Amino acid sequence: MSYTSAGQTHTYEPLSSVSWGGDHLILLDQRLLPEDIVYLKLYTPEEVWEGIHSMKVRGAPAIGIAAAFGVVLGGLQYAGDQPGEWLQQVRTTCDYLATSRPTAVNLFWALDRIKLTAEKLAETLSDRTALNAALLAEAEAIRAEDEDVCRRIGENALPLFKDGMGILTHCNAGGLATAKYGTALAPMYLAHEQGMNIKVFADETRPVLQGARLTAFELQQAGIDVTLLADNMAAMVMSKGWVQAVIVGTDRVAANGDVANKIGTYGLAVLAKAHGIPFYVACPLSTIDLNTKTGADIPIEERPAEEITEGFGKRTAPHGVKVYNPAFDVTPNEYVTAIITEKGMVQAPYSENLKKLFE
Ligand SMILES: CSC[C@@H](O)[C@@H](O)C(=O)COP(=O)(O)O
Repeated sequence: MSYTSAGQTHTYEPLSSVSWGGDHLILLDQRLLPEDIVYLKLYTPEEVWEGIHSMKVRGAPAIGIAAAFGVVLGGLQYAGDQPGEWLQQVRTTCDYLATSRPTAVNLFWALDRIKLTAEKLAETLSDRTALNAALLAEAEAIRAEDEDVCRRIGENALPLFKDGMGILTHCNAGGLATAKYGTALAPMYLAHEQGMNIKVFADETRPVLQGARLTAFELQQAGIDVTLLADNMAAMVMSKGWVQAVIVGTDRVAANGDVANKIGTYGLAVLAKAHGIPFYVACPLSTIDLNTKTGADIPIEERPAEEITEGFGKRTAPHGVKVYNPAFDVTPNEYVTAIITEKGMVQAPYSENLKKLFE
């Protein structure tokens, strides 16, 4: 990617969070950023499950892509010559990887898609090398399509941005959370490419600090003006008039437009409304789940207490204290100004308008 600053063009290669290494999955260990850039080589579905569960790879689209490659690794483990048995191995791997995290629907979307492909392949191909190669091609397609989709989300959101605008974001919905560009961060990259001046405020995002570790890191790497905030500073920054839009990603949009995203998002949406600031959600169609009626039906992951009590590498709370650590919250649809997808922007009434995206 490239941008021009003070008359000079800078090009840089953004870090890729998920890629295929020939016979293994390559994962950028996002838990170690920004201090250490470490790529892991994963050879088994178990390693991929652990990578997703422990959030070495995180962000809804990236989780789906990693899982798709994890299924390929499951297929590669089959040593026989019966397509039916190969298919059974693939199905078992899909069911297993579906237990790695509960909230991001992209995980289940990608697993359903790769399972369906495997079922069709097993009807026509008999050689396991050919089956595995075709399944890998599908996982590669999921990765490549996500890059394209993210770019289109960016193009569709870009008209909302104006020169000199302050934009607040939460968690990381950037290139690290997807194949490239991100969802909420995609229009920021495009704006920057076009020479538009934007000022981004990145919430640090307690307790795992995706905003500090990842969003501040990838925007800074791209030369975008980014200011890091602790989560409890958003109201103050909004009251000063520094924020003209909030834009976030999401892990699942229910059929009525309720939006699950990183814990803290709901509070931001309420604050945005109180300050008359539009609150946008950017996501691919694969994040919209018409089978989930409302936000109340979205399974919300709860994570270990240690993320809160030992999150800074040492104990910051008394031993034995009760802890509640939901990883996501649900923003009711009435706080959502618009949802921006690769097919364009959708506004209320969401129950009708989200459905139209799939027609
Ligand atoms: C384009 S990523 C959108 C969401 O997945 C992102 O905002 C988010 O909440 C990620 O949560 P995480 O727990 O880091 O996987």
